[in-house]
Amino acid sequence: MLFAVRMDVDLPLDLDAQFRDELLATEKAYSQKLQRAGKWVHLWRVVGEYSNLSVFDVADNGELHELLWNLPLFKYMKVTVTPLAQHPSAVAG
Ligand SMILES: O=C(O)CC1=CCC(=O)O1
Repeated sequence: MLFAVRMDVDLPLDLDAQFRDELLATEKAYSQKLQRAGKWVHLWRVVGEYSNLSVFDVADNGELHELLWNLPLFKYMKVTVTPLAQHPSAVAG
């Protein structure tokens, strides 16, 4: 099942710099592991915003919830999930 997921990041300005750097490095490693596993199939920056637009390919709602819940940045993000279905006019996919 495919899901479009928008993540809007909102890190507190007074977050300890070392903690922030470690958090971002952990988030990067987590996302790259899921990308290599074929679960996180697109990761795009939204131009001009500290947000990304992603596509996940997972078995079901429960798997997506688990992956998102475990994002190191989860408590600092607003996450919006949109389930995707095949479009009848799509030539690929
Ligand atoms: O910077 C972001 O959009 C948040 C994020 C998701 C995966 C990652 O490495 O950073």
